[in-house]
Amino acid sequence: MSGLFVTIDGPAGVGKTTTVRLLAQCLADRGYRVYATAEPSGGLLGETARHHTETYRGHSLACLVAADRYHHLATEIRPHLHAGHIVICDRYVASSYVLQRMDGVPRTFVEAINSAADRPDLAIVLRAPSAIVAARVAARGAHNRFHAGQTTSEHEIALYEEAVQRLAARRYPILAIDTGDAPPGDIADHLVTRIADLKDHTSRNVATA
Ligand SMILES: Nc1ncnc2c1ncn2[C@@H]1O[C@H](COP(=O)(O)OP(=O)(O)OP(=O)(O)O)[C@@H](O)[C@H]1O
Ligand SMILES: Cc1cn([C@H]2C[C@H](O)[C@@H](COP(=O)(O)O)O2)c(=O)[nH]c1=O
Repeated sequence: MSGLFVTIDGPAGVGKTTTVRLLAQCLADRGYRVYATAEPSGGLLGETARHHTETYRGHSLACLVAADRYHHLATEIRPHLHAGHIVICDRYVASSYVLQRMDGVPRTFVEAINSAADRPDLAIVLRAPSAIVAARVAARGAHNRFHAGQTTSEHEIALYEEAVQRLAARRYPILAIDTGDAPPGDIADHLVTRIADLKDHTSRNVATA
């Protein structure tokens, strides 16, 4: 595939959606073809997973999210990669390693149902202290039952640290970034150079293969 698959995960309120939007704009301004997307996807399974977390919990939500991921890969992500786009996905497998564990699903089950998902070219994990992310979620308002205050953020952050180790062992190219209270523009600037370099390097290798 001639494109580049970049994923962005991290605790609620860390700035994933904001970063994806800015990154997509900066890369497009530099002339790259970019496809920004998110999980759960905008399809039927994804919309159900996103808006019905009160109904679907534990193993059923884990399977729903994984089914949406495989459909999203087949119908949106891979076709855009084949067409040469930089695909930037807001949440991917790392989110399942964390959210499904918070929902009481055993790690082995979560890892098994996600084991056939494509490995990204770059898996970014944004980090920030729990007080900062919890305050942002409180200011913005909770969207779902996973957004529930500083204790939840602390648990989520600890699970992300574990997810980084587990995914690195599965040869995910992880880039974990401490964002602290840096402005969103600074975070995007830092990432844009890294992604552009990776894309140019990949394109050169494809051209000479
Ligand atoms: N670096 C930042 N500095 C200050 N505020 C930020 C920063 N990044 C995001 N915000 C603000 O924090 C809130 C959450 O941001 P955003 O929706 O991008 O986070 P998220 O990680 O996608 O959250 P969620 O997982 O809950 O959807 C928004 O109100 C956003 O404007
Ligand atoms: C990718 C992914 C998502 N979910 C669920 C949890 C929430 O209901 C939404 C994400 O909403 P947010 O606004 O991005 O916080 O999807 C999940 O349980 N597992 C996943 O891997």
